[in-house]
Amino acid sequence: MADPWTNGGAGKAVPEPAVGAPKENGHSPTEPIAGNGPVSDPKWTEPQKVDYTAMASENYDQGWGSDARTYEWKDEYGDVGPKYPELELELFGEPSTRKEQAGLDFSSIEVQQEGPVKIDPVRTFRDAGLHPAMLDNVELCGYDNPTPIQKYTIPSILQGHDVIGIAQTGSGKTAAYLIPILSKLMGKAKKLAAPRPNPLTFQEGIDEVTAEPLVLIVVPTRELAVQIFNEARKFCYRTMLRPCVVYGGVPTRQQIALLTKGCDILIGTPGRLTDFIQRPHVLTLRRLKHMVLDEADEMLDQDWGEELDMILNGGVWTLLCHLPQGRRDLAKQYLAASHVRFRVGRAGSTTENIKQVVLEAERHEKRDVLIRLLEEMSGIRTIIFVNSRQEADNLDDFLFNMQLPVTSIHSDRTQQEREAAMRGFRSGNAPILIATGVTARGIDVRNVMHVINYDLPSMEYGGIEEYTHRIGRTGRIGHRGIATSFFSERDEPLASVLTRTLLETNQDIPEFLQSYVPEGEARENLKFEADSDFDPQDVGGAAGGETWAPDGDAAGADGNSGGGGGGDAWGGDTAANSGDSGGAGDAGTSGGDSWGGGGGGNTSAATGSW
Ligand SMILES: Nc1ncnc2c1ncn2[C@@H]1O[C@H](COP(=O)(O)OP(=O)(O)OP(=O)(O)O)[C@@H](O)[C@H]1O
Repeated sequence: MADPWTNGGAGKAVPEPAVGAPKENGHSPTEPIAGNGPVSDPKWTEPQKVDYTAMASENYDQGWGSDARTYEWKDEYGDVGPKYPELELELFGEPSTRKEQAGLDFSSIEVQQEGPVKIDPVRTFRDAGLHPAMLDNVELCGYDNPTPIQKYTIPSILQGHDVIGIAQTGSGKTAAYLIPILSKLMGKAKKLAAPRPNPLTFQEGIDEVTAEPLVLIVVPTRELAVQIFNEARKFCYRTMLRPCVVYGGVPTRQQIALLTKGCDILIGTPGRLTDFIQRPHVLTLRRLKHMVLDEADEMLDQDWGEELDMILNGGVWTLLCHLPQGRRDLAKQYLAASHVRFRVGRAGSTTENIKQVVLEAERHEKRDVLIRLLEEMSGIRTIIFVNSRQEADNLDDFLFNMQLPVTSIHSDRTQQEREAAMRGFRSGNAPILIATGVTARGIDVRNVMHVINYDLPSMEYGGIEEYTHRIGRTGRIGHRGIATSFFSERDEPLASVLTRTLLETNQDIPEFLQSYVPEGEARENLKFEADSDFDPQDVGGAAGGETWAPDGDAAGADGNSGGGGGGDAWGGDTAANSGDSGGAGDAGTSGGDSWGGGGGGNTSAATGSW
């Protein structure tokens, strides 16, 4: 297939066979991932064998994501510390690669604003009133302009509002909360932050302190925790703010050792966090100023409800978004009445940047179709989603035996294996990643050009929302991507909503889905049964609040805002389906509210599927 972007191939059979082992593969593993190669010239790198036996040995030490270096602040620095070129390179990459994101055009993206307070969006990072160190770091990241959601969240959070944000996948939500929260704290860190030891003279057992973070960010998976930690490391560069991350699967003592050096920004998975919270000498939340729950719907689906309630009892919040129905009481209970809500696109909607192709393939045909696809779109970073751990293992073996550079991730793997898989995928050594849906939630890897739903998510376990999250691993931040889904007989229940989702973003509808295309008025005003969107009536203080339409016709533009009823909302325990609870070993004990509670101050809260 010469050009997958213009291939009007929804539902069409993949062009002729070429099934079988890929052809000559003589490319070096370090060769950069190139664009789409013709079938006759596959560009996959050589597969690299992973030594699981060595990895399982006690002496194996590859380091953890949580061990990554952060800026070492010294008391004698003024407001902003000196540059460390070596660390700068590690954090931000080669200068020539930083501007990759620049110049993206978001002008067509509408933001709806709701709530009692009207927020004027900022136009540029420069006019946002950010701390100079933050401005420098944003520039080092290569960000020229704020994304639409950032234009609203930055002033809102700087002004002290709680925020609920709902935005499409890959729209820069992490930076939308990190930039304003961290910038706000930068000027006050010396006053607010707990005393901490000098990193250069630190002595274990002598200089240790209790971690007293100012910001707590709770996320459902270990991979997402590490990813957000890495973003926080960038934004905290040259400042006193010290980020840390804790998650299951890494020996507890190793993470305690990190916390005892002091921590201002703590990112973690619920189980490990509640575990530490119940050890007040290790972690206390008494200084907490901001809390963010990222991908809250996923956490609630994974049955972290009890842990989350415990965490929320800490009493401070920043952002809240994308709560599933049935848990909107959380918003009512914890958000300030004056919170603001932003919405970029319909909750659960996808972007036109992603070309969505649906192919009919029954179970016994899937492997052949997959091989053809991988040959036709060779050499590009690809994520393949499956619905079970067993399928992930089987497919990994199969593709590896076909000499494809594949790796895989799911919750039965040890944490070392999970981190090795992500490293391989990010570095390009293994540009094909097989994942169960939950483990890949929220992961952001550059240049993922192709997402394949080898299995479509079933209605009970995620349905169309899970589909949206999955395909959102490509087409991020204004880039383009392609998503190919294998549709089999058992996916019938998804057919109607899938068809409407395709129509919403002007995709081709394959022949076998034509009967699900709504007619007449229903075709013009597509309706979606349910999403995990907010119902304004459910949110204390905001109900009846004025709806602002900052971008002209934006507010209320789609008839779907507010929570719909019933339908295909998340069906509960996603983990049971994929077997992927985001972390065996994550579980902490619950009960016993040892949260420091009400740090008071600038309360703000966050949750949801940012
Ligand atoms: N203003 C900006 N300009 C350019 N790139 C940006 C900007 N803000 C964030 N990014 C980049 O966009 C990418 C996607 O951001 P992020 O992972 O926060 O998206 P997201 O909205 O949380 O997506 P998802 O919901 O799928 O997890 C990241 O690589 C980030 O570095």
